[in-house]
Amino acid sequence: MKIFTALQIREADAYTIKHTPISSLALMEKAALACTDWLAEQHFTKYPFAVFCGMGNNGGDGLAITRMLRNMGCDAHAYIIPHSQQASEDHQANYKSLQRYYPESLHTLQTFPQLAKDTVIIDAILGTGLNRPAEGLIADTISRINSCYEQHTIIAIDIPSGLLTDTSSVNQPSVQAHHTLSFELPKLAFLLPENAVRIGEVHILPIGLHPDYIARTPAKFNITDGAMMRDLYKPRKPFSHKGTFGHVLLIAGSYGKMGAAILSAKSCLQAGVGLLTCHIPKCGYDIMQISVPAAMCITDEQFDHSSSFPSEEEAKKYKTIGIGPGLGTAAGSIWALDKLLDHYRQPMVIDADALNLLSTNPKTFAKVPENSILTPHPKEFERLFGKTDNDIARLELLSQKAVERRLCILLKGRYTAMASPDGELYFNATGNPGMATGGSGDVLTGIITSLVAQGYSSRDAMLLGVYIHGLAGDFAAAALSQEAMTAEDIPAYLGRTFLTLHKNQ
Ligand SMILES: NC(=O)C1=CN([C@@H]2O[C@H](COP(=O)(O)OP(=O)(O)OC[C@H]3O[C@@H](n4cnc5c(N)ncnc54)[C@H](OP(=O)(O)O)[C@@H]3O)[C@@H](O)[C@H]2O)[C@@H](O)CC1
Ligand SMILES: [K+]
Repeated sequence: MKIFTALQIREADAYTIKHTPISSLALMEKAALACTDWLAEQHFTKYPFAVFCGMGNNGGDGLAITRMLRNMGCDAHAYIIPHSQQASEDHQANYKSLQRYYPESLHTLQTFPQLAKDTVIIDAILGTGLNRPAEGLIADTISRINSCYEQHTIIAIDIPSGLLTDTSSVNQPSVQAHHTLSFELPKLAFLLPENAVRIGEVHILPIGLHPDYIARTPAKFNITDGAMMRDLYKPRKPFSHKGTFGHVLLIAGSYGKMGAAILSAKSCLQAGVGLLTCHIPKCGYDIMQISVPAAMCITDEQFDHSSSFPSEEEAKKYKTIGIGPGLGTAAGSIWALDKLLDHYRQPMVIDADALNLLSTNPKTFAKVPENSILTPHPKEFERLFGKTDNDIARLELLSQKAVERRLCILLKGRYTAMASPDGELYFNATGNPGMATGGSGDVLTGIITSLVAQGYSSRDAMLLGVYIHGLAGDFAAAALSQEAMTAEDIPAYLGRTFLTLHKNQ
C-alpha cells in the first residue's frame, strides 16, 4: 500500500474530480458521510458534539459532519476559528447549507465553549493544508482541546490539527486525539513513533479516490500487505527435498541466554528451512538437543560463550548464517566474528548482541557482506549509526546507511521500517503490542535466516519475514490474548500464517 505525501493527496483529489463525474464538493460530502457513518457505528451519536472548524477544506468537512449529525438528530455545534480572510470554496458551500438548515448550530469561536458532560470533540481545524506552525487562536484552541483529553473523546478529522503530514512535528503544537479518521490512504505521520500519543487509533475510511492515480503514482514509502506477500511467496515444488530449502548455521546463545537460541532455532525450522545446525557454547548442548531435536549442534570449546566460528572450508556447507540471539558480548565472540567475516562473503542475518559487537568495532562492521540483513531495535540502531533529532531524520539515516553499506536494515517498532540497498523503504503493519516481550526479536531472526536459506533474496526475506512474524503474532494474540501470549507462541502460529500466503487464499 502506498503512502502519499500531502501534495500527492491533493493531486489524487484533483485527478478524481477531473476523471469521474464527482465534484470537489461531492467528494467532501463523501468524506463527511464516511466520518458520520463511523461515528454512528461506534455509538458516538448518542452524545452531544462540539465540532471545531478551520477555514479550509478540513473545516469544510467539519461543517458537513455537523449538518449530517444534525440530520441524525444529534445535538451538534460547529465553532469556526476565523484564521483567514477567506474560507475555501467548499467550506463556503457547506457553511451556507448549515446556515440554511441549522443556523442555531453555527458559531464563530471567540472563547472556548463550555462543554456538556460526554461531549465528543471533533477536530476539523487544519488538515493536510497545514503550511506553518499553529499559533494564536488556533494554538490556544488546540491547547484547550487537549486539556479536555481526560473528560472528552477527541476525534481528529483526516489528521490531528497541527500535525504535519510528511515530516516531523516534534515541538509543534497539535491536537492530541483518541481517534483519527483519515481518508483512503495512511499518512507517513501515522507511522512515526513520536506521533503515537497524538494520533490515537487511526481509522482509514475509503472515499473513492481514483484507483488509476493511486496505481500509477510512485510513492517514496510503502506499507507491505497480504497481496504483495502472496506475490513474493515461493510455493514448494513437488520434487523438493531437504537440500532444496537450504542449510542454516545459527550462531546463538550463551550462559543464561540459551532461551534466545532455542526460540530462534525453533522459528528457523518452523519457517521452513531444510537443515539447521546451531553453534552454541558447551553449556547449551543438552538444552538445545532436548528442546529442538530437529536441529544439529556444534559446541564451542568455551563453556559459557562462543569463541570460534567455522573456518572458510566448514562455512561452505551453509547457505547462510544467522548470528546474534543471546550471543553475549564476550571479547572472544567479537574476535571470532571478526575472523568469520574475513572469509564469509554470503549475505547473513545479524541481530542483537552481534549488532552490539559491530557497533563497538567499526573495522569488523566494515567487513559485513553486502546484502546482509541487520535487525536492530531503536537502541541498537542508535549504537550502530548514531542519534537523530526526530523520527524522520532517523528514517533518512536508515535509508542512507542501507544504500551506503549495501545492506538490508530493518528498524524494529510498531511499524517496522525496512530499507534495502537500492533505497526502497517499506513499513510493516502486522503485529501487535502482545509481541513487545522478550524473545520476539530472536524469533524474527530465525524466520528471516530460514527464508534466506530457502532462496529468497535478502530484500524479500526481510519483507516477508517481518510480515509473517507479525501476522503469526496477530494469530497468537487472537487465540491467547496480547497479555498471555509469549514469544514462544509466535513460531507456533507460523503454520497458520503460511497458509494465508497460498495464492487461493
Ligand atoms: N483528498 C482528500 O483526501 C480529501 C480531503 N478533504 C479534506 O481537505 C483537507 C485539506 O484541505 P485544505 O487543502 O483546504 O487544507 P486545510 O488543512 O483545511 O488548511 C486550509 C488553509 O489553512 C491555512 N493554514 C495552513 N496552516 C495554517 C496555520 N498553521 N494557521 C493558520 N492557517 C493555516 C492555509 O491557508 P493560508 O492561510 O496559507 O492561505 C491552508 O490552505 C484534508 O485534510 C481533508 O480534511 C476532504 O474534504 C475531501 C477529500
Ligand atoms: K484535523
